[in-house]
Amino acid sequence: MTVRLYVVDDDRHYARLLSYRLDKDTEHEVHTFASGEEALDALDANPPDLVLLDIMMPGIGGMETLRRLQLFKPDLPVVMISAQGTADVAVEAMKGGATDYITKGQDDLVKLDIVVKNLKQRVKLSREVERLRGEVAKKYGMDEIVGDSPAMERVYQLIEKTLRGNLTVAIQGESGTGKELVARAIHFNTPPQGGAKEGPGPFVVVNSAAIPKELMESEFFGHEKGSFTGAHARHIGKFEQANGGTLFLDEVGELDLKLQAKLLRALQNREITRVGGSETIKFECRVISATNKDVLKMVASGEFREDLYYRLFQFPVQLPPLRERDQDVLVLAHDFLRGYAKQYPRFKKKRLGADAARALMSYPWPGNVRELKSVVERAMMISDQDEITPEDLLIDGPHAIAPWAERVHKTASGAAPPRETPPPTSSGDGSSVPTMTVPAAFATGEPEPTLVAVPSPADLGLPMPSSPAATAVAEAPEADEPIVPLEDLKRRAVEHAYTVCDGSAERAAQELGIGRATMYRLLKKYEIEG
Ligand SMILES: Nc1ncnc2c1ncn2[C@@H]1O[C@H](COP(=O)(O)OP(=O)(O)OP(=O)(O)O)[C@@H](O)[C@H]1O
Repeated sequence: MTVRLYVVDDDRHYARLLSYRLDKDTEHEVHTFASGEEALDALDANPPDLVLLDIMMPGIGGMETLRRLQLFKPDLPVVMISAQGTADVAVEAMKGGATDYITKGQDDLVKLDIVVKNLKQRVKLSREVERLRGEVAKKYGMDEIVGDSPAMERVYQLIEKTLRGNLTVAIQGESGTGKELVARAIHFNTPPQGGAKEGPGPFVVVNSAAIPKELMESEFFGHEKGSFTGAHARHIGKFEQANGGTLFLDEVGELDLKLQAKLLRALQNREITRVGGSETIKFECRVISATNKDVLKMVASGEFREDLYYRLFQFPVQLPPLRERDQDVLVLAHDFLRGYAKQYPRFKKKRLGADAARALMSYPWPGNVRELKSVVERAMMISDQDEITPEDLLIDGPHAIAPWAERVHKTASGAAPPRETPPPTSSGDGSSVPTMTVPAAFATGEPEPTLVAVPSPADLGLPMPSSPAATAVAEAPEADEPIVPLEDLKRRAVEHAYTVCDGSAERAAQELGIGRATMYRLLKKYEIEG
C-alpha cells in the first residue's frame, strides 16, 4: 500500500530531514513544499493521505493552510509541526481539527514515527471501508438492473431523473418486477445531499405487509422501554435507523388508515416520537415507497389517504411486467445463468442451447421476473449436459411442473393465457416480427400448430443487419460454427459500433437501434472507453 505524505515547511533543512526519514519506508511517497500555497496547489493532482504542516510559514501560514486542507477533505489527517515555544499554537491547531503535533528539536523524530505509523493504520482502514463501499454500490448499482427493452429504457431515464433531487419516489409494479432493485439503485446512486456525510448512508426496508398491525407503529417510530407489555428495552424505529440514508417503504398499500395518518405527520414534520416517549426526534432521509396496488383507486375508495398519496407519490416510477418486455427475456436468462454460476462455480460451463433459448422466448411469461429466474436456475441444476435443453426448463412436456405447464397448455389449447397482452407478435417498438411454428418440445397434441414470435436481432439486443455498424458483426453463421454466448456478441457489437462511430456514443446508439441511456450503460458495463 502506498501512502502519499506531504511535508510542508519553509525551513528547507528541516523539511529535508523529515522527508529523508519518511522516505526510508518503501510504502511512503513523500512530497515536500515550501509553503501552504504550494501544497494546496498540488491537492487535485496528487491528493495526500497525510500532511505534516509547519505552523509558522510566510504567506497564508500553517493555520490557514490547515483550514483550507479541511475544506478539501474534512477527515484528512494533518500533523502540525511547531517550533519550541509555540506549543500553545499547536494546541490551538488541534482544537481547529489537526490530528496531532510534533515539536522541532525535541522528541520530534521518534514521535513522528509513532504518529505516522498510527495514521497509516487509519488510512488503511478508511481505504478498506471505501473499497467495501464501492463493492456494495456496485452490487446494488444500475448494472444490477437488466434489460434493454424500450420499456426498461424509459425506466432508466426516470431513475436518472430521480437522482437530481430528493423528491419522494413511488415505484409501482406487479410483484417481482424489480421494485426493490430499483429502490436500491436510486439509493446507491443518489449523490450526497447538502451537508450529508460521505457515502449513501443506510438503506432501511420496512415491509408493511410482513409486520403485524399492532407492531407497525413501534416498527416505524420505535418505542421506549416499558411503553407496552413486552417492551423490555428501548427500540429504535426504522425512521431513526434510516437517518442519513433511505427509508424504503415496501408494500405501502398495506398500511392501515391510523398508521397512514402518523406516517403523514412524520413525513411532513420530518420528526417522530417513539411510542411511549415524549421527546421529538428529527430525521433526514430519502423516502422511497413501492406497491403493487392501484393506490389511486384506493384513494378513491377511501382506503388510502389522499394527502399521504401526494406526499409519497411526488415522483412515480412505473415498472413494466415481464410480459411487456419480451425482448429482455433472454438477456435476463443469461444474466441469471451467469449469476448462479458465479455463486456455484460447479455450474460455470452451463449454457442455454438454441432450442432452450427459443422455448424461453416463446413461453407466455406473466409479470414476475422471479419465475424466469427459478426456471433458469432449476434448469442449470437438473440438466445433465453443459447445454441446457428445452426439456430441462420443465415448462412444457410430460415432466413440466406447475404453474408453468398449465400456462403453456392453456395458451396452446386456445384458452386465454394469464398474460394481459397477447403473445408476442410484435417487437416492443410496435414493428411486426416473423412467426414460426412451435418447436417439437412444445407439441401439445393440438391439430393446428400454435404461432409464436421469433426474436428479431433487435429483440435479442443485437444490431439490425441494415445498420452499417451491424453488418460486420451480424453475418449469418455457418452451421458448424460454435455457438457464441449472446453477451459476447453484444459486447462486440457495442465495441464495434463505438469504434466505427469514432467514439460518439450518441451515433453508435442510433446505429445499434438502442437508446442513449442504454448505450452509456453498456459502455460502462463492458468498460469500453473512448
Ligand atoms: N430488471 C431486472 N433485472 C434483473 N433482475 C431483476 C429485474 N427485475 C427483477 N429482477 C429479479 O427478480 C427478483 C425480484 O426482484 P425485486 O425483489 O426487486 O422485485 P419486487 O418488485 O420488489 O418484488 P415484490 O413485489 O415481490 O416485493 C430479484 O431476484 C431480482 O433480482
